[in-house]
Amino acid sequence: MPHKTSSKTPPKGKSPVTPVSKARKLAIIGGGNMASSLIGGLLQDGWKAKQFRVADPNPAQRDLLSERFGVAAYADNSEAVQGADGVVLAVKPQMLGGVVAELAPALRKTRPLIISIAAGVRAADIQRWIGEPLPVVRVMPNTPALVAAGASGLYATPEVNNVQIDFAESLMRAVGLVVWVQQESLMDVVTGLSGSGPAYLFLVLEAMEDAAVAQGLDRRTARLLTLQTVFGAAKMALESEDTPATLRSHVTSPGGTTAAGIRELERGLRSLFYEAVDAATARSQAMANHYGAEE
Ligand SMILES: NC(=O)C1=CN([C@@H]2O[C@H](COP(=O)(O)OP(=O)(O)OC[C@H]3O[C@@H](n4cnc5c(N)ncnc54)[C@H](O)[C@@H]3O)[C@@H](O)[C@H]2O)C=CC1
Ligand SMILES: O=C(O)[C@@H]1CCC=N1
Repeated sequence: MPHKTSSKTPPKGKSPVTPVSKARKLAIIGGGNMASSLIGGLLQDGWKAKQFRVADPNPAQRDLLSERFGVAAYADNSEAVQGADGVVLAVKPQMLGGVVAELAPALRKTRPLIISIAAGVRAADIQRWIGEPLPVVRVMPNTPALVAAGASGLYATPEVNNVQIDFAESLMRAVGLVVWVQQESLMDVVTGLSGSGPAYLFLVLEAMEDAAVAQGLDRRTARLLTLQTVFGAAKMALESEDTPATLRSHVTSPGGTTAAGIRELERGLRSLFYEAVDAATARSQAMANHYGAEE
């Protein structure tokens, strides 16, 4: 399946990885949307509920996680990280500094692999908040992880060993595609492309559907045809050796309907996407400067 494909390139100097035992324990700090996607995917991939320790201050969220997945849910973050091999930081970026500083004594004691999914927060800042350069893997997932069709970009600090690389990769592969980047600065464009990308494409779906309704198609039919067309095009492009440009040429007959439609899209679509990815990447960089600023 394409979504299970990994195009892993371990960071320079790392040799092939060692298989990881499924007996590992994972703590997740912040039991919201992304945490639920990850737990759901890992349970489907063979993990057991007892391998998770999730922390969230919201009692309703803890009840939801326990009832839905049968995992242990804690109000106290430090309690959740006890005995964990990996700690996933899944709170909002603006809270991360405070949460990590509070967790620091527990983390320095147990020295787990830190896996941060927070947008726009650099690994060096996480290490500074901990007070020690513990191994950190930064991950930028996306919401299709919920349906095991996510795309995650990963970056490892030099402190991360090969077994931990495999551990982090196996976690994210349970919910979709995994790619490694060699430079942390590239995590900003990964965020602006695949992290935010589902929202761009939901907007494209809305626009295509509305345009067909405006031409007289009923909404239900317009939505179904739009969704299946976008799904089919993505599946075809994933499975084909041809580039998207070649696949597009196969649809476009000289003087035909597609050429007429494409001529309109070419008026602005490419530059809009350049600008959208540029703005989202710049926002990720700005968040990193802001949230990582020393007091
Ligand atoms: N939603 C998205 O598309 C993506 C989100 N991310 C990142 O994932 C992270 C989590 O995002 P979501 O799951 O969407 O947010 P969310 O709001 O659904 O979940 C965050 C959870 O953290 C909990 N929380 C608040 N204060 C806490 C504390 N002091 N200790 C422990 N837990 C606390 C909240 O109660 C909430 O359940 C963010 O850093 C975001 O940048 C990354 C990629 C995509
Ligand atoms: O909008 C955001 O900041 C987060 C990160 C990528 C997707 N959602």
